[in-house]
Order: sequence, then structure tokens, then C-alpha cells
Amino acid sequence: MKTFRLSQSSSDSIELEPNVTAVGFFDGIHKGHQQVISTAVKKAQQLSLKSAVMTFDPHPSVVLKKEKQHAQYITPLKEKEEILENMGVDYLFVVHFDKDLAALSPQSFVDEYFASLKVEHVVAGYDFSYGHKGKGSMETLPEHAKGRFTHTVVRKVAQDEDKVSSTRIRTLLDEGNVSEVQKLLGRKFSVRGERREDTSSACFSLAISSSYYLPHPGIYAVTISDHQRDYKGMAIIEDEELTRSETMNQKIYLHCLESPVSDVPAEFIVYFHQLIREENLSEQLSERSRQREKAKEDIRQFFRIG
Ligand SMILES: Cc1cc2nc3c(=O)[nH]c(=O)nc-3n(C[C@H](O)[C@H](O)[C@H](O)COP(=O)(O)O)c2cc1C
Ligand SMILES: Nc1ncnc2c1ncn2[C@@H]1O[C@H](COP(=O)(O)OP(=O)(O)O)[C@@H](O)[C@H]1O
Repeated sequence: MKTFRLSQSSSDSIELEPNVTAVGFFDGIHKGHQQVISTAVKKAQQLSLKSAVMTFDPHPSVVLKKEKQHAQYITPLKEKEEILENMGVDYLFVVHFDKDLAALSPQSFVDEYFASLKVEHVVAGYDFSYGHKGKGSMETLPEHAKGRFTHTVVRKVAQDEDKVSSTRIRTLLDEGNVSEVQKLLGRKFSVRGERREDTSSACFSLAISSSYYLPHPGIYAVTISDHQRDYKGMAIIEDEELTRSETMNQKIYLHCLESPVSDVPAEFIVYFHQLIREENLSEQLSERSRQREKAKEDIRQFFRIG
């Protein structure tokens, strides 16, 4: 997969083959997004064209100064790239979202970003909106396309009768409900980071990018992967103020419950299975470490480790 970072005027100069493009922000690449993207990949195969995904950076809500601004992501760009690559996408267009882009009329957006990127077919969900004030919709797309490309509208993907959406996933993460998040993502919620200080080979802290949207502070049953094998363990997410370092990274604490991790690479991926308990930070340190020992036992039982 090739990634292209685009801003206004930069789209004219890149060499591309004709393609089918799925468009949207796609934070989380949840089951709804997967339906949109796999529709584009299949359509591209049928038409013998390249498949592409168009996303934006940063999230429009930040630039449009919406009440809720999403500056942290369920899948930061690096994760998005990896998932899309595995889905068989050929091109990723990352369009820089700024005030000028937001001000483009729906017609100008279509002219500048679809027509000039050799897009022959656009795939988006039923509620996709584009152009100034989000006035362009899937109903207006044919009028703005002016015969230059065709399109597919993907119907609502729901789970338990409600739309699968990144907002719904963020709310569940705020509650620490990572098992429900897994149902909407179709995979476990995960974060990747670099190993930092060790207490022992099996107990260390992980520095993760500040652009992750993290689950509610608490103790979680997790698997910790070093890309070679998985270790069952415990992750502790402390309150934001406490975990942010000067570099603005976030930190989580990991305890492996299986054979100690040693001589392993610096990068790990942590897969979240279940919230075991919330931490009460007003409690004395000695009580907190007692609770952590108890949580370890609960996690052993959760994973049925003897
Ligand atoms: C190129 C482009 C320009 C957009 N411009 C605006 C805009 O000026 N105002 C706006 O409210 N939404 C705009 N949108 C739509 C937003 O991306 C987003 O869909 C909308 O704010 C609704 O977000 P929400 O569903 O998270 O509330 C634009 C979308 C695109 C793709
Ligand atoms: N549950 C869903 N069913 C069908 N299409 C969806 C669904 N959720 C999002 N989409 C589509 O995926 C693309 C990205 O949408 P986006 O606004 O980033 O998702 P979300 O609504 O989860 O924040 C858009 O084309 C949108 O219409």
C-alpha cells in the first residue's frame, strides 16, 4: 500500500492509476467502516482498478472547533495504515483537513479531490457528508460527479439495533467496556508502544503515543505481544495527569503473568480483554498494591492460568 499525504494543490502532481476510493474519517476501522472499505476493494477487483481509501488528518471536529473535538484516536494513523494494508488496499490518501478544506464547496471538493485523483468509483456510507458545512451528501454526489465517476452507497451496519460508530466505541472505552468494543471493532482493542523502565523482566512500563484514545483508567486483563508470541498479563492505566510524561507520551504499566519476557524487542502490542477493576487513586499506596495483587489473581482466573 502506498500512502499519499495531500493538501490543496498537491493532488495534481502525483502519479496514480485509476481507482475505486472509499471515503470517510474511519477512526477505529470498525465493522461499519470495514463494510465500506471491503466494498471498495471488491469493486476495484471487479473493475480491474486500484483500491484506495481517503481519510483526513486531523479529525474535522478539531478544525471545525466542534463541542467535542477528537484529537485522540481509536486507531492513530500508523494503526490505520497497518489495518488497511492487511485489507488489501492499494492507496491511502491522507487529506490534510484545515480551514481552507472545510470551506470548499461540495462541488470544489469533488473536483479537486476525486476528479484529479483518477477516482472512477466512490464508496461511502449512507451518512457521509462533504464540503462546506457538510452540505454534500450521498444524494448530491451524482450531481457533483458530473458523469466522471460512479458510486456505491453502503447501508447502515448495526449491532444490537444501533449504528456501529466511532462515537459509540469512544463511549464504551470511557466506561472501560473493552469486551463490548471488541464486538464493534471485530477485533480486540489494542495499543502499541515502546518498553521503558523495568521493575523486573516481567513488569515494565510502556510509552505509547499521546494520540491514542485510551480506555477508562483501571486494571485490565490483556495479552502482551512482542510480535513473536503472546503473554497473558495485567495492564494498569492510571489517571491521565499521572501518566503523561514531559514528552507528552502516555504510559501504561504491564505485568506479565506467564514466563517472564526477556531479551525482547522494544515494541509491544497490548490487546485488551476485560476490565478487572477500577483503581481508586485516593487510596494509600499500600492498599493500592494489595488491590493490584488481588487483581492479578482475578486475571489468572479469567485466563484460567494454573
Ligand atoms: C472536504 C470536507 C469538508 C467539510 N466541511 C465541513 C464544514 O465546513 N462544516 C461541517 O460541519 N462539516 C464539514 N464536513 C463534514 C465533517 O467531516 C463531518 O462529517 C461533520 O462535521 C459531522 O461530524 P459528526 O458526525 O462527527 O458530528 C466536511 C467534510 C469534508 C469531507
Ligand atoms: N455503521 C456504519 N454503517 C455504514 N457505513 C458507515 C457506518 N459507520 C460509518 N460509515 C461510513 O464510513 C465512512 C467513515 O465514516 P466516519 O464518519 O468516519 O465514521 P463514524 O460515523 O463511525 O465516525 C463514511 O463513508 C460513513 O458513511
